Amino acid sequence: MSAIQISHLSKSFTTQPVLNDVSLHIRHGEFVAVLGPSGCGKTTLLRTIAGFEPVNSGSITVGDRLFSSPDIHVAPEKRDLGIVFQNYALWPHMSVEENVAYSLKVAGMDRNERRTRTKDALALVGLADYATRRPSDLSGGQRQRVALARCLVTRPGVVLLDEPLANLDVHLRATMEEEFSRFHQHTGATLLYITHDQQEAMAIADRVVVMNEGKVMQFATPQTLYREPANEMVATFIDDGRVIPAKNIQRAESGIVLAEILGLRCRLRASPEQMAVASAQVSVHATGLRFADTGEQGIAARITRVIYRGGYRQIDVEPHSDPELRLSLHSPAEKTWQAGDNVTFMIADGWIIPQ
Ligand SMILES: Nc1ncnc2c1ncn2[C@@H]1O[C@H](COP(=O)(O)OP(=O)(O)OP(=O)(O)O)[C@@H](O)[C@H]1O
Repeated sequence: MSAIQISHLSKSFTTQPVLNDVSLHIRHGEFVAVLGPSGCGKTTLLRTIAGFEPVNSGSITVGDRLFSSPDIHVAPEKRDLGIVFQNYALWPHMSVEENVAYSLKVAGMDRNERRTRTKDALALVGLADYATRRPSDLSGGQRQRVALARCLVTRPGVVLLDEPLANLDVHLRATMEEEFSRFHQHTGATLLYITHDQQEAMAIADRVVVMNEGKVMQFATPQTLYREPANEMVATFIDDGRVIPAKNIQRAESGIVLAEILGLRCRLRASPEQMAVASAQVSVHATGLRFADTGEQGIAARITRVIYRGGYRQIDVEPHSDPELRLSLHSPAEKTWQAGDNVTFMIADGWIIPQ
């Protein structure tokens, strides 16, 4: 079993705390992405799991093996983890198959077994026909796939990936996302995937860890992060979400409240435990706002900017009653709005951030 149990993990470099009481339970076979602003500690988390960094307090256990605690530090090569980095450092003088087979050779595996495993690994990443090529004769995406094959040939139960697609262009990234999903399905390995790219994380992971300043802000499915953020940081970080103040929050039914936002009474989603309170913050996304129908009482606002986004237009507005607030709506691309137009909008969907 390859579940990863991280308990109250803290790590400092000299005096600077970089990981602060991080606890995560990653299930066996789960695909987990770690997301957060630059410098929040993502790579340090991965490096402590890999064994490249000792920990100050807390523990890391994989399956039933305790890897790290203040008193115990299992060496990286004894952890049996697969690791794929952004700079995939292939041996330039070896062919693709030699690169992939190298670790098996070092481990003393016999030639036939090595051949079979290498062939299987290359087939899995779609490079069966490239076995004899040199890395210099491959594209960036193909090289990254060799790095992936090199990792999976050892059949690790846990694979750590640090921004493996960061050096690839947009189209290749999309192809490689599919590749990772396929790889995950075939191997059943537990995957921990660090990325800057939230669309990538949301598209491929079962669950996503959002980190900020060395702490776990929320560990949940992509849908939950988007619909039910645990705090303001997650609400504004995911998909350019916005936070609006609300007053006079009253329970309507389990999971639904009525609240006043910018002078308008709105129906909002909330945790079933949400109590009646005088004020709260509401998480909204552009998809949860809509223009008011004719005759419908909405929130009056001025359009500040119109951005053509291909299939739709992004309409940025500032409400008359709170011009500091910047909200965005989506509108069909053919609709012609202008900056300076006055509009009214409704809050069709919003979430009361738990206090
Ligand atoms: N070896 C080190 N010595 C001192 N400080 C370090 C060391 N490694 C990382 N840090 C600091 O720890 C903090 C977290 O770094 P880390 O690389 O884990 O962040 P990250 O979330 O992966 O960032 P990015 O997304 O920019 O790669 C940063 O402030 C960084 O400067």
